Amino acid sequence: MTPAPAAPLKTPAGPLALSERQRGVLKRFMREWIYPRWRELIVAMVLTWLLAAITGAYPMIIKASFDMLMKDQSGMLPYVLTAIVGATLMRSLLLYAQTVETNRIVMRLSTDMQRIGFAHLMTSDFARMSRDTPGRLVSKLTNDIGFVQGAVQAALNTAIRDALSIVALVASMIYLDPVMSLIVLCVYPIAALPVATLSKKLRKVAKQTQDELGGMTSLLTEKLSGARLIKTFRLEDYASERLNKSFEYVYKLRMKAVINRARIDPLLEALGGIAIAGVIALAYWRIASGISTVGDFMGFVTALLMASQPIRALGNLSGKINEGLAATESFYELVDEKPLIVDKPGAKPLAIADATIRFEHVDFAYEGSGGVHAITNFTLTVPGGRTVALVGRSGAGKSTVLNLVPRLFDVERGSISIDGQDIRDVTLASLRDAISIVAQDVTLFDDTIGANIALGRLGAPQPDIVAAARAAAAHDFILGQPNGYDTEIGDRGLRLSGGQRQRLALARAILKDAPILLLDEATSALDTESERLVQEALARFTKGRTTLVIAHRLSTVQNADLIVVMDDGAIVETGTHLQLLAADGPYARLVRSQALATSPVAETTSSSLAP
Ligand SMILES: Nc1ncnc2c1ncn2[C@@H]1O[C@H](COP(=O)(O)OP(=O)(O)OP(=O)(O)O)[C@@H](O)[C@H]1O
Repeated sequence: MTPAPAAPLKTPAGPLALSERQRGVLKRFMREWIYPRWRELIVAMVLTWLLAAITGAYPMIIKASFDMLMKDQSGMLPYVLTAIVGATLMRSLLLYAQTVETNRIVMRLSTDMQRIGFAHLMTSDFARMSRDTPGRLVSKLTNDIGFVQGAVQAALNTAIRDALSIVALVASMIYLDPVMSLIVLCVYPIAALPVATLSKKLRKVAKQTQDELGGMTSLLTEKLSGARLIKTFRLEDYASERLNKSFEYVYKLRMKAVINRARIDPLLEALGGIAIAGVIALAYWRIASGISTVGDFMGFVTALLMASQPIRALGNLSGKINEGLAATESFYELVDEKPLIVDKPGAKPLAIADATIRFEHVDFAYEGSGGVHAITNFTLTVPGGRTVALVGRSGAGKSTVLNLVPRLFDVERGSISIDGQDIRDVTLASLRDAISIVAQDVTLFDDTIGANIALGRLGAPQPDIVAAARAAAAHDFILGQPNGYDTEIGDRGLRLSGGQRQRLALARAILKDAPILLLDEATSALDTESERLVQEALARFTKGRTTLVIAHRLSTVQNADLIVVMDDGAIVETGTHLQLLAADGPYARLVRSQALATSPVAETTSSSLAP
């Protein structure tokens, strides 16, 4: 009597009309996420069955009461009333328990999916993490999992509870009047075909909606994190317009889904009306000719009316399932991607002697660059404990060289070794433990100042944190904050100045105390005092550490043991400041063009520190 989706799961022509791929996704989802929860499912199922049984008993009670009324057996009335109240009470209690238990499964499932999805992202390659915008990834872990949650919830509530209620109600209808049941059962399957067509449309819309939701979240994150740019360039209207387009598009897609889903309801409603009219006509004749009793008729109509809500819910289920399947696919795309940069079998920890880094004939091209090399035939030795400065035009490949050392990306050809050990042969953990990075754009998390420094060595005791802050010339400004080391710095450290942020990043690196330092010097000028403090702290810290620095300041290159001039991914010149000036080549031109910033204070300080 229903467009029951349980059977059509197998047939592409049925209301769910699943494609081969979707069936695969569904099977895998059931295997990985639903079946392992069998214990909870059994509890929910038993409650659901009890609920269905009591729902099915309702029409019987109604029939009994009407039959008694007609036969004037008023003595039975208290029993009938007790039965009705009792059944209602039982049904309410079961409904409560069933709702809580099914939702427990659903909430646990979506929380676990988030946990696993996020953990997977954390272990995935840097290249994968940076391929999608943070907003898109956020959307996968929130919106998409929300769709899966909605689908599982609908499936448990509707497919099981409602389908069972329907079965129980149909059983009681057949018991009460098999002929009238036959009429009803003939009417409902007519709905299967239009529901299938609407389902197909819904599936397409579901995928589009999820993609666009990802885009919208991405735009939102991007615009909200670009507050300074938006304010200073007066981009408020531009940002609003851009977002409005996305909001509107999502609205249109959602309305499309709503309209398609809403079409199913009246269809089933109309069919319900036809069925009831048929039943009344037939009942009139059958009661008049004494074949049925009024009780039979009333019980039958009660069953029919009670069945209409679960039938409609089943009709609407396909939309939810489609949305859930599209989102599950997107979740699997995320977790199926295996990281490429992993430990080799049998990888040993890196054994540091003096931390000499050697690049040998390294070639590297970014994914999606069409094979254009960012680094070509790069050969360089950074002697242990020395400082090598990379200089060159923007896009010359300096950051790429830095990215390759901690294996954020793997070289395409050639090799990088530390103290004679190829970095691909040692464990990633030991490699990354041996490296500190101080980047230009300092990443600070929404936590206290102390906790942000402690990211350098999780669990570091307070005295170590303070010592690192002192060494980074950050201690005094930290004490000047309202709660000292416990001051919350706010999301992305917006409440700190550029120089303060850099000193925190330096403190973090100092706390880590790694033998290798990769440093991307800040291009933006700090105020002279900050600049001096940062430079001094750096000079102390880099002493005796193997340092590869992207230099933007003359003072830094002057202090470096070796300067490497890069262009187009290749080394074009190497030497000390004086040697390169004398050679009058690309470096001398760079210096003359003032591409390297000079800072009077920093220069005086650094020259006094020069070897
Ligand atoms: N994630 C990426 N994906 C694709 N190409 C990239 C990526 N990052 C950098 N590139 C390209 O690689 C080349 C080298 O870039 P890199 O960032 O290493 O240069 P750089 O010398 O550090 O420049 P800058 O001083 O401006 O930071 C450039 O042509 C750049 O467009």
